[in-house]
Order: sequence, then structure tokens, then C-alpha cells
Amino acid sequence: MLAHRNAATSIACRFFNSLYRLHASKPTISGKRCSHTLPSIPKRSPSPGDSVILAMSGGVDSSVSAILLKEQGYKVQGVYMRNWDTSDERGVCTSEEDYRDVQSVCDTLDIPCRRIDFTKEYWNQVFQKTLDDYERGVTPNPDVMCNREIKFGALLERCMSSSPSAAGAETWFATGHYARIDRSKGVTKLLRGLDASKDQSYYLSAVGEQAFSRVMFPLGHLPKTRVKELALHHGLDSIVKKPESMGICFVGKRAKFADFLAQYIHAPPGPAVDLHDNIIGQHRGLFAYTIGQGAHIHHGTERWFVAGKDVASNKLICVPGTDHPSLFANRLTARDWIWINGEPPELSQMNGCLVLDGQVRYRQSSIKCTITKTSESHYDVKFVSSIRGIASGQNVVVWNGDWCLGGGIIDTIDTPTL
Ligand SMILES: Nc1ncnc2c1ncn2[C@@H]1O[C@H](COP(=O)(O)OP(=O)(O)OP(=O)(O)O)[C@@H](O)[C@H]1O
Repeated sequence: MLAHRNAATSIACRFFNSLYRLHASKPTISGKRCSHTLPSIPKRSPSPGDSVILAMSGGVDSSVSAILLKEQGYKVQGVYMRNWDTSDERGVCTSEEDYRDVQSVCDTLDIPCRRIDFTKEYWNQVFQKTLDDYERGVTPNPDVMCNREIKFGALLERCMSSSPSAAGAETWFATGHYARIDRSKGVTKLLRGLDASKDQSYYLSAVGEQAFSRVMFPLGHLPKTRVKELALHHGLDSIVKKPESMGICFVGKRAKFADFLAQYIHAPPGPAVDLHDNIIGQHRGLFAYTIGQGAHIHHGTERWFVAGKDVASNKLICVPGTDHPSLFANRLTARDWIWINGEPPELSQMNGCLVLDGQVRYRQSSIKCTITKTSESHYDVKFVSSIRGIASGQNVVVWNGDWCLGGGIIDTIDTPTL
């Protein structure tokens, strides 16, 4: 059980929050990374004439980013990352087609482009970990992992080491993410994208400040509708019509995700049980379910929803009705926490806590929450109201206004009736 807090602590929270705002003006470089060499810190902000290496996927967002950067006077180079081996017929990657689209946009804009192979890195640092997590019964977020380890890890490192800045110039790394970088007051902050419906700062929350110091997000201030208009205006009709990628490029539609994973995961079927351990049906393998989703169990007249997984006994725990209390929780613990700009100093003090805006998934309105440190990289997060379907393995991410401070991986969830 998580510790209860008293009124004195919440007064302390407000005090610490004001301290935090003061701290925000101090430069800090943080964000742990596995094994990548971090880019050197630039001496100034981006300015026309600088080189920009733009990660291009063949989609509309990175293509329009190329157009905008070129128009703004940057020397742009496109880089396409191949991250799935298309010879593996289990995948449905469109890698070759995407690279042709990148080449065609680069030809039109008269900018160079190249392809880099990261299939091994992607497999080891993202896909294998994703499979391991599913096998452990948790629901990972490979997109967050991919941004940390691949796009703003291995790819950023490769791009920076292959294109050192010429004297007086700086080299930057850009992507088509909907997020913004603020470099005022000596701190590099990750901010939400201005288009709230597209903001991708959630997915970028595990990347550290030093990586962001070299990053540009040309679309962060634009609504998606405007980006599509710009693409059409520049004759990119066929790219606008392409289906949006879902992060894991090779998986096609999310609906088939469980079928796709089933080819790589050994997770046998087993019993689906109610809260009293009565068997109500069969599940196809625990990996195929996430907390809060419909369980596809036909038992009685109610619809059943997934409330938990008992991995040791291979049981799927289900509850009747979409509003069942066991589907809701307002408290969780998180591990492997990353503060993009360093840990706010007040959290390391006795009973130190912060009140911030938090999300436990990408598509969720943020909710006020109190963060308390429990041990190194471990935090307690308590939301002011309950959230349905919090899943361990997913990321809890926190913001102070538009400023994304970081987040951690959800470890335990304090569900009252489970
Ligand atoms: N295979 C890839 N090679 C290089 N960069 C990539 C690749 N896939 C994604 N990116 C970069 O990451 C950004 C975000 O990708 P994501 O798939 O999350 O979003 P998206 O909105 O579908 O982007 P896009 O429209 O550019 O495909 C892209 O805009 C691009 O800059």
C-alpha cells in the first residue's frame, strides 16, 4: 500500500512547486541514456545557413518539415532509417516504398538523402524488450523506447558523428514530431506541440536534455491541418494519402497487433476468471490483452473487461461492465524515471513532492497529480481523480503547463478492489 499524505505535505507541495519554478531557470543537463554518445552542446540556437539532418520517414510530417527547413534557409539532408528486415515475411513493412518516397521528396527539393540500417539496433533495443515485456504480462510502449534508444539515440549519434559542424556553423537534427523545443534561459525544454490533438511530447518524454539540445521540430507550432495543406500545395498528394504510420512501422494496423506479436511470443492460452477466481472463459495468451480492454469473453449477459493478469498462474482477470471499480485507480508507482532537465531538487528532500499534470497514456487529458520520490528513479504518483485502465509497462508522463518534465514506466497500480 502506498503511504498516505497529510495536509502539511500538500502545503509543502505548493512551496516546493514555487522552488521548482525558480530552479527552472538554471541550466541542467540530464536524462540517463544506455550506451549512446550524446551530442556536444551547441553554442547557440539554430539559424539559417546551419546544416540540418532531417529524419525522413516518407510520411507527410517529415516531408513538410523538409520543405519548411529548406524555405527557412537551412542546408537540409534527409536520412531514412531502415529498422525492420523486410525479408522477414512475418512483417508487413513498407520500407522500400517509404524510402522511394523520401528520395522523391528530396529530389524535388534538391537535397541529398541517405539510408541508414538500424535493423539490429531496433531489434535489440526496442523489439526484443517489447517482446520480453509482453511475455512478462505488461504492456510496453515501444514508441517511447524507439525515440529514446533509436531516433534520439543511435540515429542522432550516427548523424552527429558523420556531420561535424564546420567552424562557426552548427549541425542540427530534426524530425517531424509535433512538439517544440524552447532554448531560452540556458535550458533546453521539451514543450507540447501547439496542436493539442497531435502533440507528441508524451512519446518524447524519455529523451534527455542533451539530446534535445541539438534537435529541431519544424512542425511544433503548426496544426496538422496546415501541414496537410502545405503538403498538397507542394504537390505531395500521394504522400498525404498514405496511411499514418503507427510508430512501429512494420505492423500495419493496430487491430492486427496481437496476431503479429503471436508469431514471436510463446504465451499459451489459459483461463479467464472473475474476481472470485471462477472460470468464465478462455484467453488466447496474456500478451494479447491490456488492462481496460474488452475481454471478448461470452459469459452471462454482461460485457467483460480485462482488470488484471496473474502471470504466475496464466489467468486473465476480468470484471463485468465497462465502469467496474476494479478498472479504475488514482495511484501508481513508477520505475526507471527520467527527468529530461534533471530531477527537481525539492523531490530529494524529506517528504518532497511536486504537483504536476500527468498522463498514463498518449490519448488522455492530463490530470493533476502529486509526485513523491520513493527511491532512486522510483516515484509514487497520485492523481486527483481516478483513471480507467492504467496498465503496467506503459509510461506515466508529467508536464508543468506545456513543459514536459519526463516520466517513468508504470510498475504497480493501486486498484482498490483487485
Ligand atoms: N523510418 C524512419 N526514418 C527516419 N525518420 C523516421 C522514420 N520513421 C519516423 N521518423 C521520424 O520520426 C518522426 C515521427 O514519426 P512517427 O511515425 O511517430 O510520426 P508520423 O506523424 O507518422 O510522421 P511522418 O508523417 O513523417 O511519417 C517522423 O516525422 C520522422 O521525422
